[in-house]
Amino acid sequence: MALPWVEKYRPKSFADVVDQEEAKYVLASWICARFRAPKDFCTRWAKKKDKEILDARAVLLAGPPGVGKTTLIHALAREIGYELIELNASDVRTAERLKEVVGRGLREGSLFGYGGKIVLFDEVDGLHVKEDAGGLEAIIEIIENSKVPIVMTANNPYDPRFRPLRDISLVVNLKRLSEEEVVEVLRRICTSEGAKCEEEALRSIAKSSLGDLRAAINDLQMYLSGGRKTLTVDDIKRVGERNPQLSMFEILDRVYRARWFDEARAISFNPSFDWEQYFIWATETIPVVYKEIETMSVAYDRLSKADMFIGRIKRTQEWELLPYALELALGGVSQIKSKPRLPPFIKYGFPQRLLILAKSREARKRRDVLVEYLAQNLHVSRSYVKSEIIYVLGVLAKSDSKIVERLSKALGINAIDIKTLL
Ligand SMILES: Nc1ncnc2c1ncn2[C@@H]1O[C@H](COP(=O)(O)OP(=O)(O)OP(=O)(O)O)[C@@H](O)[C@H]1O
Repeated sequence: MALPWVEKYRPKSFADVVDQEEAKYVLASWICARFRAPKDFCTRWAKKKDKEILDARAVLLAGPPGVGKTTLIHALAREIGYELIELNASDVRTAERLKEVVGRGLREGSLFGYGGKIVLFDEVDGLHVKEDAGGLEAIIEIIENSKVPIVMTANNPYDPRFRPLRDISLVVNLKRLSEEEVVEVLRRICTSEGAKCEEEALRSIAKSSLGDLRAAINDLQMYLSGGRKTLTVDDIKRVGERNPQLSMFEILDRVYRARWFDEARAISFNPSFDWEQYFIWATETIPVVYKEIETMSVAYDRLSKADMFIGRIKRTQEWELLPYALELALGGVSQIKSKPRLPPFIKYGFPQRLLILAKSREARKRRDVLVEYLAQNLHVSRSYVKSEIIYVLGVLAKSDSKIVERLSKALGINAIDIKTLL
């Protein structure tokens, strides 16, 4: 399998990490003030003198997904020649295990002549404070006693549960990448892959990535998969049209993985977002993603409330209510208190409802013709035909086959089909 481009083009040095200059200055100033680091690096990057930065015991990089938090730490370790001890909070479920792993990492000598060690707790907000017995306290204890740099990353460290961690660390916010920067990185990748990519096409990918460079690079790789060497705006449109289920998979994935309410809600601004389709897909994918009955029930409750808004909108045409419905259906389904940690890959199936509807499309068309014919000739509404007449005709047709024949002649639909419709 080809190397994912997010790995292939992961920045190796501090300078290669784009659009995060402020964070780089803060991080470098902290490292250079408190630990041993190469002079060249410090001269170039350690530009901050604030006491708060120089005195910090640990650094917590906060920001949305795919903006370079983890990459920045990897680049830092490489720049200063330190060995990186990387721990994912969810891998380390208990205080004992956490201390053991960090302790072992710090005790063992480095084989490759590193200048020191740096500990990275990736995604600390993935810690379930209740379940991960003592995990948070253990991290704080490690920070308090550590002689090596400790850095953490989090999408959302502003949950009150993480207050103690924020208090003891310097929180450095990384921003969403600008559209310009995303386009620039995509352009460079196109050149290096020998592909001709239209500026407009890259801009369109950048726009829908919402500042998440990882998502943008993944999209570009998908568009250029199979060795394709050109990318035009039309290609992007065509892929969207030909594979609506593909973009719906992406939409669902973004909704379920969104860390913040706003992030989930923003998906409705995406040009490919079709809320009617989304409702169908969400209905069938909630139990695929949320296995626990409680979480599942909260998600369904919110989706059903959104559906009540939709029902009202359809009845009264009060379209100004749509944003409320979408907030419930996107933010509400995505942000659930007991939300579990999601696996890296979720297999969202194609909704059965759509498959059944597609299979029965012809039969439904014939049924509509029949209903329309009866409604017009009997001077009644279509819903009356559906709820009453069809049933009565069905019973009559069983005892008198002429009824079916006459309907068949009048409608030009063969008699067997009429029988199955009644
Ligand atoms: N600022 C950046 N400069 C250059 N490349 C970046 C930047 N941000 C992200 N990338 C690209 O996106 C990929 C993912 O970035 P990274 O893992 O650092 O994101 P993250 O912010 O840690 O996200 P998450 O919170 O989901 O872990 C990188 O491998 C890199 O290719």
